[in-house]
Amino acid sequence: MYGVWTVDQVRAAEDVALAKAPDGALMRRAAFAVAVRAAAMLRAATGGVAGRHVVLLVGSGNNGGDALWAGAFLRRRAVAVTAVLFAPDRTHPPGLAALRRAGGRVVDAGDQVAAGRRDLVTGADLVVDGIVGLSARGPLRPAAAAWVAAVTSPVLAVDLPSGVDPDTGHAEPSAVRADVTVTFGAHKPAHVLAAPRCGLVQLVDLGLDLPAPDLEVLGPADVGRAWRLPGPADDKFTQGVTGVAAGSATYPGAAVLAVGSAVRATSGMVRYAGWAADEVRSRWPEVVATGSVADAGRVQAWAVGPGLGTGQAGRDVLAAVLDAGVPTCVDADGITLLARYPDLWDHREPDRTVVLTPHDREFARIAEPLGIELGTDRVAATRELARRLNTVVLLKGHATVIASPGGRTLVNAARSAWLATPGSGDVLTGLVGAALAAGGDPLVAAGAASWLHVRAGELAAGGAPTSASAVVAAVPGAVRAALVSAGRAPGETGELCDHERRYG
Ligand SMILES: NC(=O)C1=CN([C@@H]2O[C@H](COP(=O)(O)OP(=O)(O)OC[C@H]3O[C@@H](n4cnc5c(N)ncnc54)[C@H](O)[C@@H]3O)[C@@H](O)[C@H]2O)[C@@H](O)CC1
Ligand SMILES: [K+]
Repeated sequence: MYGVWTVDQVRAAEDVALAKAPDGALMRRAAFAVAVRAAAMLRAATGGVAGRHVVLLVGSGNNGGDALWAGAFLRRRAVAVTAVLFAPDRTHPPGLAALRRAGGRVVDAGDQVAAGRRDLVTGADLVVDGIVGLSARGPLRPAAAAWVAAVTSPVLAVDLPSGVDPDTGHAEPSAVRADVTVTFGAHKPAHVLAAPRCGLVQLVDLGLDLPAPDLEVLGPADVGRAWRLPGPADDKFTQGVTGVAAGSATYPGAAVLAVGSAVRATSGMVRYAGWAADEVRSRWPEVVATGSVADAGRVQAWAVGPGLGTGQAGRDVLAAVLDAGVPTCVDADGITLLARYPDLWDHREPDRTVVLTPHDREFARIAEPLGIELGTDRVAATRELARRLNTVVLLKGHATVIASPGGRTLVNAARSAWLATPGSGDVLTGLVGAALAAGGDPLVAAGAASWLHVRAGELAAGGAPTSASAVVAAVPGAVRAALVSAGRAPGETGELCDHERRYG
């Protein structure tokens, strides 16, 4: 688990640290780390450091100051450094002086354009983006955007890629796309909400005294610790029985996929209720499949919605599931039904756990009648919907945002987009259902399910197109990866698990 802090939180902590540290010390520490990373990137891209050419794109603030100081450090390693200033009158004076002293070249962005010389940047071995950092507001100004568009070399972003909103991660197409981002003091929301723009994120410790984080990111070990394992006293009923109410005559596949991921994620019982009982039985013979929720028997959690349809029949299924009074994951058509017929909420016991797993359009359907808009601040919108409906809300996306009614929020960033494939959401529904059935904190359960979904997607894809069925097949591998990280399963290299280590 690692934390993510908002700009306001970071600034407050930085102010305290700045007051204690000698003048400019924090910036030099930050810039030194940028220079070390820049040298490593030069070596990786060109096989060497000395004699290579680095272009610094320098804005008016301290972010530009970091870049200038980094340039001064790079000069000591005989790197040719050119700083392109976007606001020559407001450029960080000590940083500029340091670069000049070190023999760096300084040019005015406007003059270069006037002389037809924006190609300066295309000749660089590396570009350091110091245009804007924590104070960024809105998209890049056109002058800076034109320079960024001309870049062809690897890019190192200072603190965050310019043009990405630090707190929401929102980015217009003109924003910098970095290969590496070197950030200082704390991860900011942009690093997880706009991960593809940041590339590899390196955190430089500034010794900040930070409050509780605004967002949290679960790691494999957290998921491995949270995932319920069967113990010696367990049987198929005691590990949490998952119920799936999904699919229809038209969409039996949704049922097969949601059931399948629950089956593959746990060793406990999975029950199915719905119109696709025959298809489910033939694909998953270990599942007890019935036609209706009433006949399904007792479960510890329901997953409902995918492929259910939005007619009266689906409405009745959702009502029956909510009447069961157990933790429930509502997805897809289930969300549309809740949006269309709010009286369905009357079937829910107050405070009984509900996890909603909308994509953007489903989110809009259920949130807009409540006056909540899914704008560029996905975290704020998710939190607000979670609070208003008293549910956990998992907003799907390249970065999935998961908020509890109390505001605690997890973010899970995907590392590829192969999961954007039909049926992928149904797989997640089954995973959330299985995680809820196993018990524990619903937010962490939803977060763990999301992590496993992403990891199973990576395993299934392996860098090539995949399918939801392949993701289901990869679920045990994802669970294993989490358990290995948590030291609860033998590693892939054959290392012993805790039990074997102790007892041979
Ligand atoms: N405060 C600290 O302790 C430290 C701060 N550091 C650096 O300081 C940065 C923050 O510095 P500043 O607060 O001076 O602000 P920035 O350098 O982020 O921004 C400076 C100015 O850029 C302009 N600007 C805003 N949005 C823009 C846009 N979209 N396009 C073009 N220009 C825009 C604004 O006039 C803004 O005031 C951090 O990101 C980090 O890089 C580091 O030196 C580490 C220590
Ligand atoms: K930057």
